[in-house]
Amino acid sequence: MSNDQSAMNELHWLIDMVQTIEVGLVVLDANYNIQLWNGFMENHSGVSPNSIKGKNLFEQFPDLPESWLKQKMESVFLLKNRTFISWEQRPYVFKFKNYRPITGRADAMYQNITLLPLASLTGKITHISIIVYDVTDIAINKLQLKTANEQLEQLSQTDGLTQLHNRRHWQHCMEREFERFARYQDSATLVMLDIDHFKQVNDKYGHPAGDKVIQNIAHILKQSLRETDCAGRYGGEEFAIVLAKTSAEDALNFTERLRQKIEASEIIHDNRKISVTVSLGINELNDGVVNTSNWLSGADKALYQAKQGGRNCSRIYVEGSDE
Ligand SMILES: Nc1nc2c(ncn2[C@@H]2O[C@H](COP(=O)(O)OP(=O)(O)OP(=O)(O)O)[C@@H](O)[C@H]2O)c(=O)[nH]1
Repeated sequence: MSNDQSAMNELHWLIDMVQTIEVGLVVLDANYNIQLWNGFMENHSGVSPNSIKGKNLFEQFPDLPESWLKQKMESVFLLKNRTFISWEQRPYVFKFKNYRPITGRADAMYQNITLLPLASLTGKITHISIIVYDVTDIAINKLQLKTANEQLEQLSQTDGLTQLHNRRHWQHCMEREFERFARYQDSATLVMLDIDHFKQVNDKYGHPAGDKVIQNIAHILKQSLRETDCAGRYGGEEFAIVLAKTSAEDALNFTERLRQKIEASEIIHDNRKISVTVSLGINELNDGVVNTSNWLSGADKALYQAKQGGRNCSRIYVEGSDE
C-alpha cells in the first residue's frame, strides 16, 4: 500500500469515528457558521449535517445562550486557548432530551463542553470546535448524593420527636449568637422552658400521651418564633430558645404569650383531654456573661426561680439574685 493510500485510509477511519463517536463535535467558522456537525449532534438534535452545513449556529438554535456563548468563543479566538464549560456552571448548552434509561429522571442531557481553537495550515485561528460530552449519569449521581447529604445533615441536626433542632445543633446556634454579641454587641436573650409536673402526665396518661404533649408544645413554639430565632429540644421535657436581637423585657412578652397559648391548648389522648403549663427562665446577654455556659446557667437559675415561684410563670435572671 502506498503512503497516499495509507493516509487516505487513516482519514477515512477518522471521519468514520468522528461520525459515530458518542461525543458531539461541531466546527464553526469565525461567523459562527456550521462547518461540521457529527452523528451525535444529528442524533440528539434531529438535524442532519447536510441540512445544517453553512448555516449560522444561533439562527438554527435560537434557544442557545447567544451572548454568553459568543463571549466565550471570542475569547477562544483571541487568546488561542481552549475553554471548558462544566455542567455545574450551566447544566447544558444544547437542549437535548435525555434518553438514558438509568437517569430517566433528568429531562435534559447534562453536558460538559470544550471550546477548542482550530488553526488553519498557516497557523491562524480561523475556526472553533465545540465538543459536547453527555455527563447526565455523573451529574445525576452527584446531585442525588448532594440531596442525600443534605437530608442526612438535616436529620443529624433535628430532634426526631419534635422536629426542632436537637440539643447539639441548638448549642451551635447559641454559640453563633454569643459570638455575634461579642463582636457586634447584638443583643440576644436565652429562654429555657420546662413542662410543669410532667412526670404526673406520664404517670397518669402514659408515655405516648406525654410524647404528644411534648409535640404539641413544640408545634406552638414553632408557630411563635421569628425567622431569626432558634429553638431546640434541650432535654426530655425541656426546650431552649435563643431570641436574636431581643432584650429581656421583649423576651418576657414573648414567653408570657407562649405560656398563655400553651396553657390554653389541650391535646386529646384516648378520648381524654390533657393540658399542661410551662415555666420559663430568661437571661439576656450582657458584658457580665463571659461564656455560653454562663449564659445558659443564668437562664437555668431563672427557670428554677419560676418553678419555686409556683410554676406556670416566667422569670428574668437578675445577676446576684441567686447568691
Ligand atoms: N413522654 C415522655 N416523657 C419524657 C421524655 N423525656 C423525659 N420525660 C419525662 O419527663 C419527666 C420529667 O420529670 P421531672 O424532671 O421530675 O420534673 P416534672 O415532673 O416535670 O416536675 P417539675 O419540672 O418540677 O415541674 C420524667 O418523668 C421523664 O421520664 C419524653 O421524651 N417523653
